[in-house]
Amino acid sequence: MNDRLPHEKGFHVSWDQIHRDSRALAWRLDHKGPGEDGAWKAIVAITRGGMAPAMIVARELDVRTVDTISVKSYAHQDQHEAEVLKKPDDAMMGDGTGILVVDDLVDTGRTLELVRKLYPKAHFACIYAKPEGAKQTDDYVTTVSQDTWIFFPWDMALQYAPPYRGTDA
Ligand SMILES: O=P(O)(O)OC[C@H]1O[C@H](OP(=O)(O)OP(=O)(O)O)[C@H](O)[C@@H]1O
Ligand SMILES: O=c1[nH]c(=O)c2nc[nH]c2[nH]1
Ligand SMILES: [Mg+2]
Repeated sequence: MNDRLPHEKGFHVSWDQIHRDSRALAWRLDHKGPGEDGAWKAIVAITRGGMAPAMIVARELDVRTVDTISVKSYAHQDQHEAEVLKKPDDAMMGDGTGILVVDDLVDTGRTLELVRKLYPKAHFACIYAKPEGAKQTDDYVTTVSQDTWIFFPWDMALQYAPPYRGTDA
């Protein structure tokens, strides 16, 4: 099911960058929760990509209850039907009130649309947002164009790069 334009550009994110951007997201979300002093009841990461950002946000905002919802929608760069593989406890989640749901990015918005249907009162936050899906998230840090593929540090490895002025040998 991939009727979409190819990704012409690449946006390569380092560990340092994702750490800085996750912190920036956390500071933006501080005091926005419904609890005493604007605290959040819990943070739910959309696995797998939301886990590292959620951990950083949880640390910044001193939230100790962190759970996961597992949604699979891509195999490499090909999009498939979004599917929930694992959910947090229903008693904890309720309708999502006081829950901060974190993901690394929103692209078409299908993943968040699915999770929003389950928890309509939750607050959704992503590090990066592409225009098509941006309306599905309540907060984000940076936008990238729709034809850009974001490469995260956990999907990359350092590699030798030959010098620009190469040798014939
Ligand atoms: O807005 P959408 O078009 O739905 O795409 C965004 C989702 O796609 C990626 O997850 P993926 O399904 O690839 O799984 P992963 O997090 O385990 O890599 C990404 O981490 C988001 O969760
Ligand atoms: O690593 C990723 N980069 C992306 O740009 C993207 N869009 C959907 N799913 C994605 N995964
Ligand atoms: Mg994901």
